[in-house]
Amino acid sequence: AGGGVVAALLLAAGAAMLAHGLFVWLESWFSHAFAYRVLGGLRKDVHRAIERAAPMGLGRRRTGDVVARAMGDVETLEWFFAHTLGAALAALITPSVLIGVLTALTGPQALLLLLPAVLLVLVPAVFQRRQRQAGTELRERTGALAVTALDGIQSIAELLSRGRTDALQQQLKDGTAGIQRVKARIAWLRGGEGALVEVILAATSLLVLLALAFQAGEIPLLLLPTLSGLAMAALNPVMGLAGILARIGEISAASSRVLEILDLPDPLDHALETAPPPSAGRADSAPALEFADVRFSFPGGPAVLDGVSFQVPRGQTLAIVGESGAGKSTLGSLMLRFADPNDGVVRVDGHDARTLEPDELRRLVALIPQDSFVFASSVRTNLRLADPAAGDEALWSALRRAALAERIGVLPDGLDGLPGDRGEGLSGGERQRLGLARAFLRDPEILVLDESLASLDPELEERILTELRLARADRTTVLIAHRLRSIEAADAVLFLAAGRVRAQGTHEELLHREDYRGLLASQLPDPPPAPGGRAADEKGGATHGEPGH
Ligand SMILES: Nc1ncnc2c1ncn2[C@@H]1O[C@H](COP(=O)(O)OP(=O)(O)OP(=O)(O)O)[C@@H](O)[C@H]1O
Repeated sequence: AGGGVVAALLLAAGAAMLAHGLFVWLESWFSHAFAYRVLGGLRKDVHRAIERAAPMGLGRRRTGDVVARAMGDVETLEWFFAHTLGAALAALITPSVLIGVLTALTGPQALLLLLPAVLLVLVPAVFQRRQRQAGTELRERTGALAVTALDGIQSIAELLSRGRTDALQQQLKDGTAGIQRVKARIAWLRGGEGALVEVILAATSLLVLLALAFQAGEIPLLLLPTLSGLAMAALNPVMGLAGILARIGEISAASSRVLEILDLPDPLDHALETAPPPSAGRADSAPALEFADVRFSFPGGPAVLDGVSFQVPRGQTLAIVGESGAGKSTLGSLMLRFADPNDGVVRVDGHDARTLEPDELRRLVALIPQDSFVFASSVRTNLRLADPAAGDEALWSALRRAALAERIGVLPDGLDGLPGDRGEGLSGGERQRLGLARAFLRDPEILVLDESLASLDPELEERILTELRLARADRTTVLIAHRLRSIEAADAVLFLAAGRVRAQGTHEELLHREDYRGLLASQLPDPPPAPGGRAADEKGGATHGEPGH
Protein backbone atom coordinates (compact mmCIF):
# COMPACT_ATOMS: atom_id res chain seq x y z
CA ALA A 1 0.00 0.00 0.00
CA GLY A 2 2.94 2.26 0.86
CA GLY A 3 4.24 2.02 -2.73
CA GLY A 4 0.84 3.08 -4.09
CA VAL A 5 0.78 6.13 -1.83
CA VAL A 6 4.33 7.09 -2.84
CA ALA A 7 3.43 6.83 -6.53
CA ALA A 8 0.33 8.92 -5.95
CA LEU A 9 2.34 11.52 -4.03
CA LEU A 10 4.99 11.69 -6.75
CA LEU A 11 2.32 12.12 -9.37
CA ALA A 12 0.61 14.79 -7.31
CA ALA A 13 3.96 16.54 -6.75
CA GLY A 14 4.67 16.48 -10.51
CA ALA A 15 1.26 17.89 -11.31
CA ALA A 16 1.67 20.52 -8.60
CA MET A 17 5.05 21.53 -10.02
CA LEU A 18 3.57 21.96 -13.49
CA ALA A 19 0.60 23.89 -12.17
CA HIS A 20 2.90 26.06 -10.09
CA GLY A 21 5.10 26.89 -13.07
CA LEU A 22 2.10 27.75 -15.17
CA PHE A 23 0.63 29.83 -12.37
CA VAL A 24 3.84 31.82 -11.83
CA TRP A 25 4.08 32.53 -15.53
CA LEU A 26 0.45 33.60 -15.96
CA GLU A 27 0.49 35.54 -12.72
CA SER A 28 3.59 37.47 -13.68
CA TRP A 29 2.15 38.34 -17.06
CA PHE A 30 -1.27 39.25 -15.68
CA SER A 31 0.01 41.25 -12.71
CA HIS A 32 2.33 43.30 -14.86
CA ALA A 33 -0.33 43.88 -17.47
CA PHE A 34 -2.69 44.88 -14.67
CA ALA A 35 -0.14 47.06 -12.89
CA TYR A 36 0.87 48.88 -16.05
CA ARG A 37 -2.72 49.42 -17.01
CA VAL A 38 -3.57 50.90 -13.61
CA LEU A 39 -0.34 52.82 -13.28
CA GLY A 40 -0.12 53.94 -16.88
CA GLY A 41 -3.22 55.90 -15.96
CA LEU A 42 -1.59 57.07 -12.74
CA ARG A 43 1.49 58.33 -14.56
CA LYS A 44 -0.72 60.30 -16.92
CA ASP A 45 -2.69 61.75 -14.02
CA VAL A 46 0.52 62.76 -12.24
CA HIS A 47 1.76 64.52 -15.35
CA ARG A 48 -1.57 66.24 -15.84
CA ALA A 49 -1.55 67.48 -12.26
CA ILE A 50 1.97 68.85 -12.72
CA GLU A 51 1.03 70.39 -16.06
CA ARG A 52 -1.96 72.14 -14.48
CA ALA A 53 -0.12 73.57 -11.54
CA ALA A 54 3.41 74.14 -12.84
CA PRO A 55 2.95 77.32 -14.91
CA MET A 56 1.96 79.21 -11.76
CA GLY A 57 4.60 77.51 -9.61
CA LEU A 58 4.57 74.30 -7.61
CA GLY A 59 4.47 76.12 -4.29
CA ARG A 60 7.24 75.00 -1.98
CA ARG A 61 7.80 71.80 -3.95
CA ARG A 62 10.98 71.79 -5.94
CA THR A 63 11.51 70.49 -9.43
CA GLY A 64 13.90 67.68 -8.53
CA ASP A 65 11.55 66.43 -5.83
CA VAL A 66 8.55 66.58 -8.15
CA VAL A 67 10.51 64.64 -10.77
CA ALA A 68 11.50 62.07 -8.10
CA ARG A 69 7.84 61.65 -7.25
CA ALA A 70 6.67 61.37 -10.83
CA MET A 71 9.35 58.80 -11.66
CA GLY A 72 10.71 56.97 -8.59
CA ASP A 73 7.63 56.96 -6.40
CA VAL A 74 5.35 55.91 -9.23
CA GLU A 75 7.82 53.16 -10.05
CA THR A 76 7.71 51.87 -6.46
CA LEU A 77 3.94 51.73 -6.68
CA GLU A 78 4.22 49.93 -9.99
CA TRP A 79 6.48 47.30 -8.43
CA PHE A 80 4.02 46.88 -5.56
CA PHE A 81 1.00 46.46 -7.84
CA ALA A 82 2.86 44.12 -10.16
CA HIS A 83 3.90 41.75 -7.36
CA THR A 84 1.35 41.92 -4.59
CA LEU A 85 -1.66 40.53 -6.38
CA GLY A 86 0.10 37.33 -7.46
CA ALA A 87 1.86 36.91 -4.12
CA ALA A 88 -1.44 37.28 -2.28
CA LEU A 89 -3.12 34.75 -4.56
CA ALA A 90 -0.25 32.30 -4.15
CA ALA A 91 -0.29 32.83 -0.37
CA LEU A 92 -3.96 31.91 -0.38
CA ILE A 93 -4.09 29.06 -2.87
CA THR A 94 -0.92 27.06 -2.27
CA PRO A 95 -1.25 26.71 1.53
CA SER A 96 -4.97 25.86 1.21
CA VAL A 97 -4.29 23.07 -1.29
CA LEU A 98 -1.26 21.66 0.54
CA ILE A 99 -2.83 21.85 3.99
CA GLY A 100 -5.89 20.15 2.49
CA VAL A 101 -3.71 17.31 1.14
CA LEU A 102 -1.90 16.99 4.47
CA THR A 103 -5.19 16.91 6.35
CA ALA A 104 -6.39 14.08 4.09
CA LEU A 105 -3.15 12.14 4.63
CA THR A 106 -2.45 12.74 8.32
CA GLY A 107 -5.64 14.01 9.95
CA PRO A 108 -7.05 17.32 11.19
CA GLN A 109 -3.97 18.32 13.19
CA ALA A 110 -2.48 19.50 9.85
CA LEU A 111 -4.87 22.44 10.15
CA LEU A 112 -2.58 23.75 12.89
CA LEU A 113 -0.26 24.86 10.08
CA LEU A 114 -2.67 27.77 9.56
CA LEU A 115 -1.29 29.26 12.76
CA PRO A 116 2.30 29.88 11.53
CA ALA A 117 0.86 31.02 8.19
CA VAL A 118 -1.13 33.74 9.94
CA LEU A 119 1.84 34.60 12.19
CA LEU A 120 4.10 35.03 9.14
CA VAL A 121 1.74 37.56 7.55
CA LEU A 122 1.50 39.41 10.86
CA VAL A 123 5.28 39.84 11.24
CA PRO A 124 5.45 42.97 9.03
CA ALA A 125 2.65 44.52 11.08
CA VAL A 126 4.90 44.44 14.16
CA PHE A 127 7.46 46.61 12.39
CA GLN A 128 5.05 48.58 10.29
CA ARG A 129 5.04 51.92 12.13
CA ARG A 130 8.82 52.17 12.19
CA GLN A 131 9.11 50.92 8.63
CA ARG A 132 6.71 53.60 7.48
CA GLN A 133 8.68 56.31 9.26
CA ALA A 134 11.91 55.10 7.73
CA GLY A 135 10.23 54.74 4.33
CA THR A 136 8.95 58.32 4.43
CA GLU A 137 12.35 59.61 5.45
CA LEU A 138 14.04 57.64 2.68
CA ARG A 139 11.69 59.04 0.05
CA GLU A 140 12.13 62.58 1.32
CA ARG A 141 15.88 62.31 1.42
CA THR A 142 15.96 60.81 -2.07
CA GLY A 143 13.83 63.70 -3.32
CA ALA A 144 16.08 66.24 -1.60
CA LEU A 145 19.18 64.68 -3.14
CA ALA A 146 17.56 64.86 -6.57
CA VAL A 147 16.88 68.56 -5.94
CA THR A 148 20.52 69.17 -4.97
CA ALA A 149 21.85 67.28 -7.97
CA LEU A 150 19.50 69.02 -10.42
CA ASP A 151 20.15 72.48 -8.97
CA GLY A 152 23.85 71.70 -9.05
CA ILE A 153 23.81 70.96 -12.78
CA GLN A 154 21.59 73.89 -13.63
CA SER A 155 23.61 76.36 -11.61
CA ILE A 156 27.02 75.06 -12.57
CA ALA A 157 28.25 78.31 -14.16
CA GLU A 158 27.26 80.26 -11.07
CA LEU A 159 28.86 77.74 -8.71
CA LEU A 160 32.09 77.61 -10.69
CA SER A 161 32.33 81.37 -10.88
CA ARG A 162 31.97 81.58 -7.11
CA GLY A 163 34.21 78.63 -6.39
CA ARG A 164 31.32 76.88 -4.66
CA THR A 165 31.52 73.46 -6.31
CA ASP A 166 33.17 72.02 -3.17
CA ALA A 167 30.12 72.99 -1.18
CA LEU A 168 27.91 71.25 -3.74
CA GLN A 169 30.00 68.10 -3.57
CA GLN A 170 29.86 68.16 0.21
CA GLN A 171 26.08 68.54 0.01
CA LEU A 172 25.83 65.58 -2.35
CA LYS A 173 28.07 63.55 -0.05
CA ASP A 174 26.02 64.44 3.03
CA GLY A 175 22.80 63.69 1.18
CA THR A 176 24.11 60.29 0.13
CA ALA A 177 25.34 59.54 3.65
CA GLY A 178 21.92 60.47 5.05
CA ILE A 179 20.25 58.09 2.61
CA GLN A 180 22.70 55.34 3.58
CA ARG A 181 21.85 55.86 7.25
CA VAL A 182 18.13 55.49 6.61
CA LYS A 183 18.78 52.47 4.42
CA ALA A 184 20.83 50.92 7.21
CA ARG A 185 17.92 51.47 9.59
CA ILE A 186 15.54 49.86 7.09
CA ALA A 187 17.95 46.93 6.68
CA TRP A 188 18.09 46.60 10.47
CA LEU A 189 14.31 46.47 10.67
CA ARG A 190 14.13 44.02 7.79
CA GLY A 191 16.76 41.90 9.51
CA GLY A 192 14.55 41.83 12.58
CA GLU A 193 11.64 40.74 10.44
CA GLY A 194 13.76 38.07 8.77
CA ALA A 195 14.88 36.72 12.14
CA LEU A 196 11.31 36.53 13.38
CA VAL A 197 10.29 34.70 10.20
CA GLU A 198 13.14 32.21 10.62
CA VAL A 199 12.16 31.55 14.24
CA ILE A 200 8.56 30.89 13.22
CA LEU A 201 9.71 28.54 10.45
CA ALA A 202 12.15 26.65 12.66
CA ALA A 203 9.54 26.21 15.38
CA THR A 204 7.02 25.04 12.81
CA SER A 205 9.32 22.45 11.26
CA LEU A 206 10.22 21.16 14.72
CA LEU A 207 6.57 20.86 15.66
CA VAL A 208 5.73 19.16 12.36
CA LEU A 209 8.46 16.59 12.91
CA LEU A 210 7.27 16.00 16.47
CA ALA A 211 3.66 15.62 15.36
CA LEU A 212 4.65 13.19 12.62
CA ALA A 213 6.85 11.23 15.04
CA PHE A 214 3.85 10.71 17.34
CA GLN A 215 1.93 9.29 14.40
CA ALA A 216 4.83 7.11 13.29
CA GLY A 217 2.75 3.99 13.74
CA GLU A 218 0.08 5.08 11.32
CA ILE A 219 2.19 6.59 8.52
CA PRO A 220 4.86 4.75 6.53
CA LEU A 221 8.28 6.00 7.67
CA LEU A 222 9.24 6.59 4.06
CA LEU A 223 6.62 9.31 3.78
CA LEU A 224 7.77 11.40 6.74
CA PRO A 225 10.33 13.58 4.87
CA THR A 226 7.86 14.18 2.04
CA LEU A 227 5.11 15.15 4.43
CA SER A 228 7.27 17.53 6.43
CA GLY A 229 8.56 18.97 3.14
CA LEU A 230 4.96 19.57 2.03
CA ALA A 231 4.19 21.24 5.35
CA MET A 232 7.05 23.70 4.88
CA ALA A 233 6.20 24.21 1.21
CA ALA A 234 2.74 25.31 2.35
CA LEU A 235 4.38 28.22 4.17
CA ASN A 236 6.67 29.32 1.34
CA PRO A 237 4.29 31.58 -0.56
CA VAL A 238 3.18 33.13 2.73
CA MET A 239 6.78 34.16 3.28
CA GLY A 240 6.81 35.72 -0.19
CA LEU A 241 3.80 37.81 0.69
CA ALA A 242 5.35 38.76 4.03
CA GLY A 243 8.45 39.92 2.14
CA ILE A 244 6.35 42.27 0.03
CA LEU A 245 4.37 43.49 3.01
CA ALA A 246 7.69 44.29 4.68
CA ARG A 247 8.11 47.08 2.12
CA ILE A 248 4.74 48.52 3.00
CA GLY A 249 6.34 51.47 4.80
CA GLU A 250 8.23 52.59 1.72
CA ILE A 251 5.21 51.92 -0.45
CA SER A 252 2.77 53.90 1.66
CA ALA A 253 5.28 56.76 1.76
CA ALA A 254 5.55 56.66 -2.04
CA SER A 255 1.79 56.62 -2.48
CA SER A 256 1.18 59.57 -0.17
CA ARG A 257 3.85 61.56 -2.02
CA VAL A 258 2.19 60.76 -5.34
CA LEU A 259 -1.24 61.62 -3.92
CA GLU A 260 0.10 64.98 -2.82
CA ILE A 261 0.94 65.73 -6.45
CA LEU A 262 -2.46 64.51 -7.64
CA ASP A 263 -4.07 66.80 -5.05
CA LEU A 264 -2.24 69.94 -6.22
CA PRO A 265 -4.82 72.68 -6.47
CA ASP A 266 -6.17 73.29 -9.94
CA PRO A 267 -5.77 77.02 -10.64
CA LEU A 268 -8.52 76.86 -13.26
CA ASP A 269 -12.24 77.14 -12.82
CA HIS A 270 -13.63 74.55 -15.23
CA ALA A 271 -17.30 75.09 -14.40
CA LEU A 272 -17.99 77.39 -17.36
CA GLU A 273 -16.05 75.50 -20.02
CA THR A 274 -19.09 73.69 -21.32
CA ALA A 275 -21.31 76.78 -21.27
CA PRO A 276 -21.77 78.80 -24.48
CA PRO A 277 -20.30 77.16 -27.59
CA PRO A 278 -17.20 79.22 -28.35
CA SER A 279 -17.62 78.19 -31.96
CA ALA A 280 -20.28 80.91 -31.98
CA GLY A 281 -17.35 82.73 -33.56
CA ARG A 282 -15.64 85.87 -32.55
CA ALA A 283 -17.68 88.94 -31.93
CA ASP A 284 -15.97 91.26 -34.36
CA SER A 285 -16.98 94.35 -32.47
CA ALA A 286 -15.52 93.03 -29.20
CA PRO A 287 -11.96 93.90 -28.24
CA ALA A 288 -9.48 91.11 -28.87
CA LEU A 289 -8.53 91.15 -25.22
CA GLU A 290 -10.24 92.63 -22.23
CA PHE A 291 -9.62 92.56 -18.49
CA ALA A 292 -12.59 93.67 -16.38
CA ASP A 293 -11.86 94.38 -12.72
CA VAL A 294 -9.53 91.39 -12.45
CA ARG A 295 -8.21 90.35 -9.06
CA PHE A 296 -5.70 87.61 -8.54
CA SER A 297 -3.57 86.26 -5.71
CA PHE A 298 -1.44 83.15 -5.37
CA PRO A 299 -2.81 80.65 -2.82
CA GLY A 300 -2.37 82.14 0.63
CA GLY A 301 -0.62 85.24 -0.71
CA PRO A 302 -1.53 88.92 -1.00
CA ALA A 303 -3.32 90.36 -4.04
CA VAL A 304 -0.92 90.40 -6.99
CA LEU A 305 -3.50 91.98 -9.31
CA ASP A 306 -6.07 94.23 -7.71
CA GLY A 307 -8.94 95.44 -9.87
CA VAL A 308 -7.17 95.58 -13.22
CA SER A 309 -9.27 96.75 -16.22
CA PHE A 310 -8.17 97.44 -19.77
CA GLN A 311 -8.97 96.59 -23.38
CA VAL A 312 -6.87 95.89 -26.44
CA PRO A 313 -8.73 96.45 -29.75
CA ARG A 314 -8.07 93.92 -32.49
CA GLY A 315 -4.88 94.48 -34.42
CA GLN A 316 -3.40 96.82 -31.85
CA THR A 317 -0.26 96.51 -29.76
CA LEU A 318 -0.35 97.14 -26.04
CA ALA A 319 2.82 97.58 -24.02
CA ILE A 320 2.62 96.67 -20.35
CA VAL A 321 5.17 98.48 -18.23
CA GLY A 322 5.83 98.68 -14.52
CA GLU A 323 8.45 98.05 -11.91
CA SER A 324 9.70 94.60 -11.18
CA GLY A 325 7.05 92.68 -9.26
CA ALA A 326 4.21 94.94 -10.44
CA GLY A 327 2.33 91.91 -11.78
CA LYS A 328 3.10 92.11 -15.52
CA SER A 329 3.96 88.45 -16.03
CA THR A 330 0.98 87.43 -13.92
CA LEU A 331 -1.25 89.39 -16.33
CA GLY A 332 0.31 87.41 -19.16
CA SER A 333 -0.33 84.13 -17.33
CA LEU A 334 -4.01 84.97 -16.98
CA MET A 335 -4.23 85.72 -20.74
CA LEU A 336 -2.99 82.16 -21.37
CA ARG A 337 -5.26 80.69 -18.68
CA PHE A 338 -2.41 79.30 -16.65
CA ALA A 339 -4.74 80.41 -13.87
CA ASP A 340 -8.17 82.00 -13.65
CA PRO A 341 -8.75 85.26 -11.77
CA ASN A 342 -10.17 85.14 -8.25
CA ASP A 343 -12.55 87.87 -9.29
CA GLY A 344 -13.44 89.75 -12.46
CA VAL A 345 -13.31 88.49 -16.04
CA VAL A 346 -10.69 88.04 -18.73
CA ARG A 347 -12.30 88.15 -22.18
CA VAL A 348 -10.75 86.93 -25.41
CA ASP A 349 -12.59 87.90 -28.60
CA GLY A 350 -15.51 88.84 -26.39
CA HIS A 351 -15.71 85.41 -24.71
CA ASP A 352 -15.12 84.89 -21.03
CA ALA A 353 -11.79 83.03 -21.13
CA ARG A 354 -13.18 80.49 -18.67
CA THR A 355 -15.66 79.31 -21.30
CA LEU A 356 -12.78 78.29 -23.60
CA GLU A 357 -10.95 75.06 -22.94
CA PRO A 358 -7.29 75.83 -22.19
CA ASP A 359 -6.12 74.12 -25.40
CA GLU A 360 -8.62 76.01 -27.47
CA LEU A 361 -7.69 79.33 -25.89
CA ARG A 362 -4.01 78.65 -26.48
CA ARG A 363 -4.66 78.24 -30.19
CA LEU A 364 -5.79 81.87 -30.16
CA VAL A 365 -3.26 83.24 -27.71
CA ALA A 366 0.44 82.37 -27.66
CA LEU A 367 3.06 83.40 -25.15
CA ILE A 368 6.74 83.87 -25.88
CA PRO A 369 8.52 83.92 -22.54
CA GLN A 370 11.78 85.69 -21.83
CA ASP A 371 13.67 82.40 -21.79
CA SER A 372 12.19 80.21 -24.46
CA PHE A 373 12.78 76.61 -23.53
CA VAL A 374 15.02 74.79 -25.96
CA PHE A 375 14.51 71.02 -26.00
CA ALA A 376 17.38 68.58 -26.22
CA SER A 377 16.55 67.81 -29.82
CA SER A 378 16.93 69.25 -33.32
CA VAL A 379 16.05 72.74 -34.49
CA ARG A 380 13.26 71.14 -36.51
CA THR A 381 11.68 69.47 -33.48
CA ASN A 382 12.06 72.64 -31.46
CA LEU A 383 10.24 74.66 -34.09
CA ARG A 384 7.56 72.09 -34.80
CA LEU A 385 6.43 72.52 -31.22
CA ALA A 386 4.51 75.48 -32.63
CA ASP A 387 3.20 73.66 -35.69
CA PRO A 388 3.79 69.90 -35.88
CA ALA A 389 2.85 69.78 -39.57
CA ALA A 390 5.17 72.55 -40.77
CA GLY A 391 7.39 71.66 -43.75
CA ASP A 392 11.00 72.78 -44.13
CA GLU A 393 10.02 75.71 -46.31
CA ALA A 394 7.82 77.12 -43.54
CA LEU A 395 10.51 76.46 -40.94
CA TRP A 396 13.14 78.38 -42.91
CA SER A 397 10.76 81.24 -43.51
CA ALA A 398 10.02 81.49 -39.77
CA LEU A 399 13.75 81.39 -39.05
CA ARG A 400 14.38 84.14 -41.60
CA ARG A 401 11.76 86.37 -40.05
CA ALA A 402 13.22 85.73 -36.61
CA ALA A 403 16.64 86.69 -38.00
CA LEU A 404 18.02 83.25 -37.19
CA ALA A 405 18.21 81.63 -40.64
CA GLU A 406 21.86 82.52 -41.18
CA ARG A 407 22.97 81.06 -37.86
CA ILE A 408 21.09 77.80 -38.41
CA GLY A 409 22.24 77.75 -42.06
CA VAL A 410 25.88 77.34 -41.02
CA LEU A 411 25.16 74.41 -38.69
CA PRO A 412 26.60 71.22 -40.17
CA ASP A 413 23.26 69.42 -39.80
CA GLY A 414 21.03 72.40 -40.56
CA LEU A 415 17.54 71.85 -39.20
CA ASP A 416 18.49 68.38 -38.00
CA GLY A 417 21.09 69.64 -35.58
CA LEU A 418 21.21 71.84 -32.53
CA PRO A 419 24.39 73.12 -30.96
CA GLY A 420 24.75 71.94 -27.37
CA ASP A 421 22.54 69.65 -25.37
CA ARG A 422 19.70 72.11 -25.00
CA GLY A 423 20.89 74.83 -27.28
CA GLU A 424 23.78 75.87 -25.04
CA GLY A 425 25.72 76.37 -28.25
CA LEU A 426 23.38 79.25 -29.11
CA SER A 427 23.68 82.68 -27.53
CA GLY A 428 20.95 83.96 -25.22
CA GLY A 429 19.60 86.19 -27.99
CA GLU A 430 19.69 83.33 -30.50
CA ARG A 431 17.73 81.09 -28.15
CA GLN A 432 15.27 83.93 -27.74
CA ARG A 433 14.94 84.18 -31.52
CA LEU A 434 14.28 80.44 -31.69
CA GLY A 435 11.30 81.15 -29.42
CA LEU A 436 10.24 83.99 -31.71
CA ALA A 437 10.53 81.75 -34.77
CA ARG A 438 7.95 79.52 -33.07
CA ALA A 439 5.64 82.54 -32.89
CA PHE A 440 6.08 83.26 -36.62
CA LEU A 441 5.36 79.65 -37.42
CA ARG A 442 2.23 79.53 -35.38
CA ASP A 443 0.95 83.00 -36.23
CA PRO A 444 -1.58 83.26 -33.39
CA GLU A 445 -4.34 85.82 -33.30
CA ILE A 446 -3.03 87.23 -30.04
CA LEU A 447 0.64 87.21 -29.20
CA VAL A 448 2.01 87.90 -25.73
CA LEU A 449 5.72 88.70 -25.62
CA ASP A 450 7.01 88.59 -22.05
CA GLU A 451 10.34 90.42 -22.27
CA SER A 452 10.99 88.26 -25.30
CA LEU A 453 13.04 90.90 -27.05
CA ALA A 454 15.12 91.83 -24.02
CA SER A 455 18.28 89.99 -25.12
CA LEU A 456 18.28 91.47 -28.63
CA ASP A 457 20.27 94.47 -29.71
CA PRO A 458 18.21 97.53 -30.74
CA GLU A 459 18.45 96.85 -34.50
CA LEU A 460 17.30 93.28 -34.11
CA GLU A 461 14.54 94.35 -31.76
CA GLU A 462 13.33 96.86 -34.36
CA ARG A 463 13.58 94.31 -37.16
CA ILE A 464 11.59 91.67 -35.29
CA LEU A 465 8.92 94.17 -34.28
CA THR A 466 8.52 95.13 -37.93
CA GLU A 467 8.39 91.49 -39.03
CA LEU A 468 5.73 90.81 -36.41
CA ARG A 469 3.63 93.68 -37.74
CA LEU A 470 4.07 92.55 -41.34
CA ALA A 471 3.33 88.91 -40.60
CA ARG A 472 -0.27 89.53 -39.66
CA ALA A 473 -2.11 92.82 -39.89
CA ASP A 474 -4.99 91.78 -37.65
CA ARG A 475 -2.74 90.44 -34.95
CA THR A 476 -3.18 91.75 -31.44
CA THR A 477 0.09 91.99 -29.57
CA VAL A 478 0.88 92.43 -25.91
CA LEU A 479 4.44 93.46 -25.18
CA ILE A 480 5.59 93.14 -21.60
CA ALA A 481 8.54 95.43 -21.96
CA HIS A 482 11.16 97.49 -20.21
CA ARG A 483 12.80 98.89 -23.29
CA LEU A 484 11.86 102.19 -24.78
CA ARG A 485 12.02 100.96 -28.36
CA SER A 486 9.38 98.30 -27.76
CA ILE A 487 7.21 100.68 -25.76
CA GLU A 488 7.35 103.33 -28.47
CA ALA A 489 6.29 100.75 -31.04
CA ALA A 490 3.03 100.09 -29.17
CA ASP A 491 -0.30 101.77 -29.88
CA ALA A 492 -1.05 102.10 -26.18
CA VAL A 493 0.70 101.62 -22.86
CA LEU A 494 -0.64 100.12 -19.64
CA PHE A 495 1.31 101.38 -16.65
CA LEU A 496 1.06 98.91 -13.78
CA ALA A 497 2.17 99.54 -10.19
CA ALA A 498 1.78 97.11 -7.31
CA GLY A 499 -0.94 95.14 -9.08
CA ARG A 500 -3.06 98.16 -10.00
CA VAL A 501 -3.37 100.18 -13.18
CA ARG A 502 -1.55 103.41 -12.43
CA ALA A 503 -2.35 104.94 -15.82
CA GLN A 504 -3.02 104.04 -19.44
CA GLY A 505 -2.78 105.94 -22.71
CA THR A 506 -0.31 106.41 -25.50
CA HIS A 507 3.37 106.60 -24.68
CA GLU A 508 3.37 110.32 -25.53
CA GLU A 509 0.44 110.94 -23.22
CA LEU A 510 2.02 109.06 -20.36
CA LEU A 511 5.29 110.90 -20.80
CA HIS A 512 3.58 113.82 -19.12
CA ARG A 513 3.52 111.85 -15.89
CA GLU A 514 6.44 112.14 -13.56
CA ASP A 515 6.16 108.57 -12.23
CA TYR A 516 6.09 107.19 -15.79
CA ARG A 517 9.12 109.22 -16.80
CA GLY A 518 10.79 108.11 -13.59
CA LEU A 519 10.28 104.47 -14.59
CA LEU A 520 11.94 105.03 -17.96
CA ALA A 521 14.33 107.73 -16.75
CA SER A 522 17.56 105.96 -17.68
CA GLN A 523 16.36 105.45 -21.27
CA LEU A 524 14.79 108.86 -21.94
CA PRO A 525 16.79 111.63 -23.51
CA ASP A 526 17.55 114.55 -21.21
CA PRO A 527 14.38 116.53 -20.49
CA PRO A 528 13.70 119.66 -22.54
CA PRO A 529 14.37 123.04 -20.86
CA ALA A 530 12.33 123.57 -17.72
CA PRO A 531 9.11 125.56 -18.50
CA GLY A 532 7.53 123.15 -21.06
CA GLY A 533 8.34 120.06 -19.04
CA ARG A 534 6.71 121.27 -15.84
CA ALA A 535 3.48 122.37 -17.53
CA ALA A 536 3.17 118.98 -19.24
CA ASP A 537 3.55 117.22 -15.89
CA GLU A 538 0.61 118.95 -14.32
CA LYS A 539 -1.60 118.55 -17.34
CA GLY A 540 -0.68 114.83 -17.55
CA GLY A 541 -1.49 114.31 -13.89
CA ALA A 542 -4.98 115.72 -14.35
CA THR A 543 -5.85 113.81 -17.52
CA HIS A 544 -4.36 110.42 -16.86
CA GLY A 545 -3.88 110.25 -13.13
CA GLU A 546 -7.05 108.35 -12.39
CA PRO A 547 -6.22 104.68 -11.99
CA GLY A 548 -8.23 101.95 -13.60
CA HIS A 549 -8.81 103.62 -16.96
N1 LIG B 1 4.40 81.37 -8.22
C1 LIG B 1 4.26 82.43 -7.40
N2 LIG B 1 3.84 82.25 -6.13
C2 LIG B 1 3.69 83.31 -5.30
N3 LIG B 1 3.92 84.58 -5.66
C3 LIG B 1 4.35 84.82 -6.91
C4 LIG B 1 4.55 83.76 -7.85
N4 LIG B 1 4.96 84.30 -9.01
C5 LIG B 1 5.04 85.64 -8.80
N5 LIG B 1 4.67 85.96 -7.55
C6 LIG B 1 4.59 87.32 -6.98
O1 LIG B 1 3.63 88.06 -7.69
C7 LIG B 1 4.05 89.40 -7.87
C8 LIG B 1 4.00 89.76 -9.35
O2 LIG B 1 4.93 88.97 -10.06
P1 LIG B 1 5.12 89.13 -11.63
O3 LIG B 1 6.07 88.09 -12.07
O4 LIG B 1 3.81 89.20 -12.27
O5 LIG B 1 5.83 90.56 -11.71
P2 LIG B 1 6.47 91.30 -12.96
O6 LIG B 1 5.84 92.64 -12.99
O7 LIG B 1 6.35 90.48 -14.17
O8 LIG B 1 7.98 91.43 -12.49
P3 LIG B 1 9.35 91.38 -13.39
O9 LIG B 1 9.41 92.64 -14.18
O10 LIG B 1 10.40 91.37 -12.31
O11 LIG B 1 9.30 90.15 -14.20
C9 LIG B 1 5.45 89.49 -7.28
O12 LIG B 1 5.32 90.10 -6.01
C10 LIG B 1 5.88 88.06 -7.17
O13 LIG B 1 6.72 87.91 -6.05
